Amino acid sequence: MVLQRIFRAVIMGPPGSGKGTVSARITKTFGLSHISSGDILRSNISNKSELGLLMKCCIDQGQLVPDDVMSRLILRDLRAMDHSSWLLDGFPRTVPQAEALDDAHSVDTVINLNVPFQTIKQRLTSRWTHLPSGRVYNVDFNPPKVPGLDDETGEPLVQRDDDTPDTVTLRLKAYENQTEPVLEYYRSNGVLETFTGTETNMIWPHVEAFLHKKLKQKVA
Ligand SMILES: Nc1nc2c(ncn2[C@@H]2O[C@H](COP(=O)(O)OP(=O)(O)O)[C@@H](O)[C@H]2O)c(=O)[nH]1
Ligand SMILES: Nc1ncnc2c1ncn2[C@@H]1O[C@H](COP(=O)(O)OP(=O)(O)O)[C@@H](O)[C@H]1O
Repeated sequence: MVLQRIFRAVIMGPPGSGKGTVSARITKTFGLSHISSGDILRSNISNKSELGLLMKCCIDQGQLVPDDVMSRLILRDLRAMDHSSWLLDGFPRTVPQAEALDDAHSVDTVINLNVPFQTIKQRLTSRWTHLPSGRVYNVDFNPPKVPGLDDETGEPLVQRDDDTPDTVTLRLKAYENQTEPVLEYYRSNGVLETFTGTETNMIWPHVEAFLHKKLKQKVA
């Protein structure tokens, strides 16, 4: 689908709710540029940038990185995409981040994946990631064609250092305490759309139909 107007969306949901998986489907179907805060941080870590090395311990301890660092990183990338439609995945994760985003850009819609914590824990410990692209696989849900290798590049997949059961518990706590208030922020702004379920393949058709409708309204 070719977009006729600039469209800006955010995708939210607890760790493991399928944000990356659904984002890949949205970008493929609607042609938005995907910006993932986690992928940006992990690329800083792989490149051994000073910032990446400083942030790695926060991430490995299941904590959020400081708001000012994260907002600066993302807003800098967004400035370079002034005339593009985008989908932000993993940012904002706190109310101050949402306010910083609002000061710079207006958000058309916020897609909230509401997946029970019980479902999530199992998924994350069997997630395999291709770090350079952010493509994700799962032993049960979408295994790679060749075990341990990325389908497109044949490069090795890794398990993220923060996808251990103890760190997942800490990340879910950070989500409850710091990120859930962002849902309320967007609900009161009238842009929040929640999709509830335990399977991405059940949730996706609803997200797709919603975006088709939303984009038609935007063009009309
Ligand atoms: N079993 C199962 N795994 C899923 C489903 N949707 C996504 N996954 C996997 O769950 C893990 C977390 O998904 P991801 O999109 O990375 O979630 P994010 O952390 O919110 O970005 C990955 O390994 C996905 O392949 C699903 O419906 N069922
Ligand atoms: N907007 C953000 N604010 C603060 N920390 C962030 C943000 N986005 C990502 N992080 C850090 O990177 C980690 C991994 O993020 P991400 O890849 O989005 O994980 P997931 O998709 O599993 O929720 C988070 O647990 C957090 O430490």
